[in-house]
Amino acid sequence: MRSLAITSPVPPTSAAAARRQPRSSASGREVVSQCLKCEINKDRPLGGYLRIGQSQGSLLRHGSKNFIAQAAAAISVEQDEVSTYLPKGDMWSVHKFGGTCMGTPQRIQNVADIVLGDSSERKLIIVSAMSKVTDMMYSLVHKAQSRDDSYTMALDQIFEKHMASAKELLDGEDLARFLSQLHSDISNLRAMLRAIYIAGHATESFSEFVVGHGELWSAQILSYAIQKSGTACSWMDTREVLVVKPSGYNLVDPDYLESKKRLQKWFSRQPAEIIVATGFIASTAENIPTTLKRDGSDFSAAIIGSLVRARQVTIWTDVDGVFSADPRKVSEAVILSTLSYQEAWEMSYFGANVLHPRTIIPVMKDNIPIVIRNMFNLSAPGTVICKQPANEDGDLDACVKSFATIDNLALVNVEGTGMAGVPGTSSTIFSAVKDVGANVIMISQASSEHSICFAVPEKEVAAVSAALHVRFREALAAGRLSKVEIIHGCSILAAVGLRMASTPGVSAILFDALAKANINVRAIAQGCSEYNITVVLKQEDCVRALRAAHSRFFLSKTTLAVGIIGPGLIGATLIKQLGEQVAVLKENMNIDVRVVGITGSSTMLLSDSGVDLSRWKEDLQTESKPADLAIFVRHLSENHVFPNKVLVDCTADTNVASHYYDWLKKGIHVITPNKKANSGPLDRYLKLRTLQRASYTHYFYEATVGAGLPIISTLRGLLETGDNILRIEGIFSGTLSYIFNNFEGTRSFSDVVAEAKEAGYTEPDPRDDLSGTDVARKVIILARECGLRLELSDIPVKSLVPEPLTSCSSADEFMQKLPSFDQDWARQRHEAEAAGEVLRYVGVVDVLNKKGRVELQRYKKDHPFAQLSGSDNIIAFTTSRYKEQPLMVRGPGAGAEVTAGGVFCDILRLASYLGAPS
Ligand SMILES: NC(=O)c1ccc[n+]([C@@H]2O[C@H](COP(=O)([O-])OP(=O)(O)OC[C@H]3O[C@@H](n4cnc5c(N)ncnc54)[C@H](O)[C@@H]3O)[C@@H](O)[C@H]2O)c1
Ligand SMILES: N[C@@H](CCO)C(=O)O
Ligand code: NA
Repeated sequence: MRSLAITSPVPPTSAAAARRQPRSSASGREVVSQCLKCEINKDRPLGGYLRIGQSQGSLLRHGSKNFIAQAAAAISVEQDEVSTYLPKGDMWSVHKFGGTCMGTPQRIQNVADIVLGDSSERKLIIVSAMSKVTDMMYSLVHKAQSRDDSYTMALDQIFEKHMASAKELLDGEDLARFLSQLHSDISNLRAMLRAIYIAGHATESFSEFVVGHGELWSAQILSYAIQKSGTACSWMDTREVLVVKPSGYNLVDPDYLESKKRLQKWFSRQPAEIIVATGFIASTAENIPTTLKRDGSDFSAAIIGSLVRARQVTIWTDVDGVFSADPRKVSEAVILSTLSYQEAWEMSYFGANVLHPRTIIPVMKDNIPIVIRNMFNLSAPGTVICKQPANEDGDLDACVKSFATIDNLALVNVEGTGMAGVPGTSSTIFSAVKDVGANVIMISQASSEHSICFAVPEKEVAAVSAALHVRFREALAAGRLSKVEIIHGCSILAAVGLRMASTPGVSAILFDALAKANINVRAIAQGCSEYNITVVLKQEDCVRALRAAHSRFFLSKTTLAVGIIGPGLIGATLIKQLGEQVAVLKENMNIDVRVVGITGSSTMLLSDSGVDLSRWKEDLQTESKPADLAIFVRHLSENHVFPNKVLVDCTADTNVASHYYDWLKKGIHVITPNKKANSGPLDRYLKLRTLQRASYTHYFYEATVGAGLPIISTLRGLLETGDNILRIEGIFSGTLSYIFNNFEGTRSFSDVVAEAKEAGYTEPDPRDDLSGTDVARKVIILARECGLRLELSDIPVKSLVPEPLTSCSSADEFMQKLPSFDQDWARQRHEAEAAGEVLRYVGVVDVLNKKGRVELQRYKKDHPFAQLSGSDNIIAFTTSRYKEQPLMVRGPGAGAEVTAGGVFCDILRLASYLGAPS
């Protein structure tokens, strides 16, 4: 066992010093375990260790030098119980600052401040060239070799840029030294570019030599800027230490052994606490300058991190960390606190702005964590990429870490019976693909072997197709292959997560989310590593798919884009209720409801991100367009941002209802209190319901019967659990219930009708209620729900509209003329009263006899139907299970608040079908 003495005290926060400080109340173990939560990698000795207690049962924790010091200082335990060990040789941390971080003198100063801000450990800083400089350098070479003499001007610009930056940051000897180096470099470059100009050609090593200068200059400027504060800092020309060898087109592999030797030699010459090293550049074994090619500076940081066995490599950039999805496409994307190497690897493949896969290899082999941090937001902790993120708790939502997409792909499908059981077909296919230099992005083959499909970039597919047709000419002619088919305009959506491996149900949830967003999946691939599920879909569906999948895995809300048709009494009340509740839904239920359009019969209001629900009435006056249902629906369906769309029809319009089928077909969910579709022509109704059952697009209409009362859902529950419905009988009209409940001899019949209209119970035209048509529609809706194939005309209805008033041209005219029939009504009421009875208007679904009817009935005063008040509906279900005593649902069955509430309920039912938490 190594010495437990404090071999390398870190004043003033060493354990010894800590013991002299006032004690905090937390126990040592608590403090340590709290500190440990912040630690990145538990199982690896980072800087040293800390021990509490001396027996075998003592708590031993490894950690960075900083952590050990802080923990020791904070601990309040018996003096002899705590001891720390820190090895003599300090650890390095590696920091890489890219071109954006080095964009201006001010930013370079910020970088210097960040480096100087933490003096706890030795630092190796890798820098890119100042932003755009590498591109400018490439363009110099390009200009010179194409004999464009403007290269001299471009070179002057580069000189100016660096001179100006240096003058802003440095002074005195440092400035003079830098400028003299810059002058000398520029004049060498000028000579070299002149040679390239004359030759009209640049060899690769010439060009690599030229382009690497940006890093040489930025590293020197930064190291002088750091030194200016009085802290010693050296700069390293990594061409002296990093040795690489070519490993393919535009690729190099580091020679770790040789590089390590050279690095040790370098250190022995220039020991320092802070070293600024050039990113991107290296040299060959023969000492010829070269570069690490694409993403070179990240790669440099990782290689150097591995060479010095750094505690950590921090990649500083301009984002807060790695997002769960492209934040431009998913505004709810979140920053991931941790990622495993494999996950980062998968994601970077998909162009997520993480790290080039190559970058991860050097640190992965030594298990060195990489941290992505925002230099412009130091308060953000960033994303830690390491071996096994420790803060996972096994939740399903942690299985999928992120989603990525690739656009502009084509799918190639090679199909035919002649493939099955014939070895070599796939080899032939892919050798043809290789010959045309195309890159295969995913491959899928079902085990029947009758077809194999793969995705390639759209721009390469023509060549692939031609090559396959040539290669398989005979097989196609002979019919062994039936086709080589190209499907254009595809995208890939990939779910990435280490913990998907061996977690059942992840793919089910993913595909369920896609199905519910009505997205067709064209091909699927998942390797048995299970880090990635790849789905090919139509490019136009891609963002929607991304959002649907992202929200389904609780990385963001279940978003619902809502279009409201008919902001009349019910529609406006619904909008008011939504407005009051959206924030709560978002916060507590993870549901993000956005009303993206409201259309009345003359004007409509459209918004891409959501109408302001507090001022929609004003906006509908001032910001609106002429109403056009087709444009309105297109606005919703062509919104690629929201995966789930719903149209809420709050009109009583037959024409609007006739569109439901098309909307569902388009994948737009439909919710309505409008009875016209379900009580319209039977064939249309059946077509609609068949489509609804066959798709994942939902159609809810609870408020069509009994407004907000659970009538449809109760009936569904009975039917779906196998009960037999024998008879449904009830008072289905809020209006007529109100009228007969209140028509007690104190007011005239016409007065009570006017009250019902005033209270918002009636249909827009009260004759629809009095004629019994509205009740007949409800009877039909329930009858059809029970499987009866009835038309509205099959229902005998006792109309309460006096014959002479049926021809009134408007609702107003009808209301004016109604009082002349009051006497007749008074007589009917009297007769019933005399017999100890009341008048009630009822609807009956006689399931046994497959019939329905609507009638004015008299009930004894003690009958449940006689006990109602207000606009109450009462519905009695007599079923096999509820035979002696029918199941009754009773309560207000009309009115703005309860009806809108019923529609709102359907919206939330939809959200929960789409995956919102229950
Ligand atoms: N009032 C209730 O208690 C109640 C209860 C259950 C169901 N319902 C149903 O709710 C629906 C709405 O009832 P309401 O009382 O709000 O009626 P309403 O007349 O107040 O509102 C209907 C609105 O739809 C608009 N409209 C009509 N045709 C349109 C079209 N083609 N495009 C766009 N807008 C159009 C109208 O201009 C009006 O603003 C009806 O189908 C009704 O049967 C109402
Ligand atoms: N007018 C209807 C509204 C509910 O559909 C009623 O009075 O019941
Ligand atoms: Na209802």
